[in-house]
Amino acid sequence: MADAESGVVPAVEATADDIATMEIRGAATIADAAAAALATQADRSGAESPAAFRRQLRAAARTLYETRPTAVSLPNALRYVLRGMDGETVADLRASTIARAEAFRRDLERAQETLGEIGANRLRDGDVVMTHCHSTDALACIDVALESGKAIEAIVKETRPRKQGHITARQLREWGVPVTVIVDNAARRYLDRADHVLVGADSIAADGSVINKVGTSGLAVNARERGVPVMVAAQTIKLHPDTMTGHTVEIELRDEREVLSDEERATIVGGGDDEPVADDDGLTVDNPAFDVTPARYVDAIVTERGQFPPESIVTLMRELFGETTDEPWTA
Ligand SMILES: O=P(O)(O)OC[C@H]1O[C@H](OP(=O)(O)O)[C@H](O)[C@@H]1O
Repeated sequence: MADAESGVVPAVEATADDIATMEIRGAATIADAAAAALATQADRSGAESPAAFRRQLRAAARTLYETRPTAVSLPNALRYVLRGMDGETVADLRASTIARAEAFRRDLERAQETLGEIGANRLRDGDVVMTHCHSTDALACIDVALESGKAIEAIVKETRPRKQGHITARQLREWGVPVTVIVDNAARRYLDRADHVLVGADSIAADGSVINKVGTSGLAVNARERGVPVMVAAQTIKLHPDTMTGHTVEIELRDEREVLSDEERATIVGGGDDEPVADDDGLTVDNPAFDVTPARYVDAIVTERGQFPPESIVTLMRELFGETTDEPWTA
């Protein structure tokens, strides 16, 4: 049963929950899931008038939008699908919204394949690639390089606190890639063995800076110092149009328990089993999920539209998004 007031169907609420809890994660995967959820909302909507249908779709988009703030692929996906909602009857609105969501998902998949082909050209036979976190865009480049017969090795950073490096390592091993997993703090030492740093992005700002999993900026600075090129694989859905008008990208702060469990906290601030920990125990845990790597530490941004020096990405951004963006889910 849809929520009585908003008309948002349970499947959309479930997708929103999965994104918020990171059951569904990774900027491209989030965008894909959000578009699929809007199609489901359109399909299952019980709206009896075009106005009610539009209202429900906006409410569904809002529910999805409010899950995670940093990956711009999410609002970009919602905006794209809602802009395609067209028609004078509920039936027409339903059909156009579903068709638009399906087109979005097809384009997303195709963009990743094309990006992979472009990124693979940067990788040579025998190269060693250092990765951070888990990015399907970054892995697409390795996938195509392997398919074209190049041997690739990987040094995979574990990526605290959620250890998404394990997902990367699992995928690479499935493809037969020799993998060395390291703790994040060992990255600088292992850069001596790396030919590339290859990461994804959650958002790319108009000045070419890259917003990606926390730890990317330190890695990029170290890579520059060691002379290892940094390649960012990011479909154009990761370009953040609001940054063209001076907005900054919100960095998500996640639950401190991802860093420090209640038990671990208790061992730090004292208080045995019989001594409850005081509410204000003087210990703060910060858990930012992302950081910002300035353009000067990035060698190339690889998109499905080609490879760009970070400083010139704004030209592509303007071409794709124009100068202004709206938030159709707030209307
Ligand atoms: O779109 P793809 O390339 O798959 O992933 C892009 C980025 O999304 C992830 O964020 P999180 O794990 O959702 O916090 C990582 O930061 C990764 O680099």
